[in-house]
Amino acid sequence: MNLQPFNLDEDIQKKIDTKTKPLGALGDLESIAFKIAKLQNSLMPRLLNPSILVFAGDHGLAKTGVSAFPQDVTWQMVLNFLNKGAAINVFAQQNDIELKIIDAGVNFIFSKENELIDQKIGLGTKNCLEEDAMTEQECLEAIEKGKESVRLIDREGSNVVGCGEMGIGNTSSASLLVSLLCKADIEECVGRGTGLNDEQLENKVKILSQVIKRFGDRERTPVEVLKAVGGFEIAQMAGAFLEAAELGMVILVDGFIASSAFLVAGMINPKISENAVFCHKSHEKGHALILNHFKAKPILDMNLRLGEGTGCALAYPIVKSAVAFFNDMASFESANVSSGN
Ligand SMILES: O=C(O)c1ccc[n+]([C@@H]2O[C@H](COP(=O)([O-])O)[C@@H](O)[C@H]2O)c1
Ligand SMILES: Cc1cc2nc[nH]c2cc1C
Repeated sequence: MNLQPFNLDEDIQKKIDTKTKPLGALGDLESIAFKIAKLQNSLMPRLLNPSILVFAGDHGLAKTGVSAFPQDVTWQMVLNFLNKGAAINVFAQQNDIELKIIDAGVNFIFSKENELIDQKIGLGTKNCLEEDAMTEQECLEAIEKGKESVRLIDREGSNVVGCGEMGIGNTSSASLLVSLLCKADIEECVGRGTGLNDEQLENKVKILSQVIKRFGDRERTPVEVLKAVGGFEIAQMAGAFLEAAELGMVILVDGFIASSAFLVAGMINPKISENAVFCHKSHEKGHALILNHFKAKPILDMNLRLGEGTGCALAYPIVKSAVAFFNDMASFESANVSSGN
């Protein structure tokens, strides 16, 4: 009879270390496998019905010229998602990932006879240069709606979720969130988003500096900051992350904007980072600050700057490989291979 006390961490590490490979030779795949096994409290972890939720929302600040594209692109891209023509549709289908498109607050009335999930809080946020982007009630409602969307996929048997987004102007919100929550200069957090030129970038920095000034010396609690400078899609992603962690799901974190929502959620409940796999490092400048905050080493670094959850869909096969080697590879003992010293 084995009377050894059960120590999950040790057992997981032992299972990794006794696979037929030199110690540590599967590199970062080993830490991903460790994380998922620990999260599921299992030596046979499973990834079931992976889903990506794409939250779309508009931003009042977009009218100040902070994006290279007009606001109408948000609703037009939502229709593109529904018609399965966007990058995320292609990558999700390629990797057998269920995709759900959510109207978190787009400035457009969609017809009802499509698969769009209606979680609309309003027709876009207010212009945060002049007033808070949302009321506290709208902000809390958005967080709650984000939670509901995760409960839906949980009921459908999913235990892996990625969040993507679409919203013209939302790199501005993400930059403001990072600056206020990580106490970094706004210049360090601002990038070209969808493709601003030098002059437009200068204008973006100027406008966002004014928003920071308007925020003033209010206490920087996650909800206060989110309501002042966030977006409906960002607030819903924050709620989705919180609920996914509550339900023990593996969370796939996408690029700059999704990570800014994860930053907000992580400041509400720091334990959620135990569930997270950071999928990629965005080309957008401020992303590095968020990754540093979580001491995260993302799977891919490919200069992606699209959003939509594309980084999650692209990195998912690597996550699957981590779980597959952990579950299915032979050990030195079972394969009769001599181990090193
Ligand atoms: O995910 C990223 O890292 C990322 C970086 C830059 C831009 N985006 C996408 O571009 C849009 C926001 O860019 P902008 O310039 O309008 O603020 C929004 O729809 C995002 O999904 C996404
Ligand atoms: C065309 C386009 C597609 C996008 N997907 C996510 N953000 C986007 C921004 C633009 C402009």
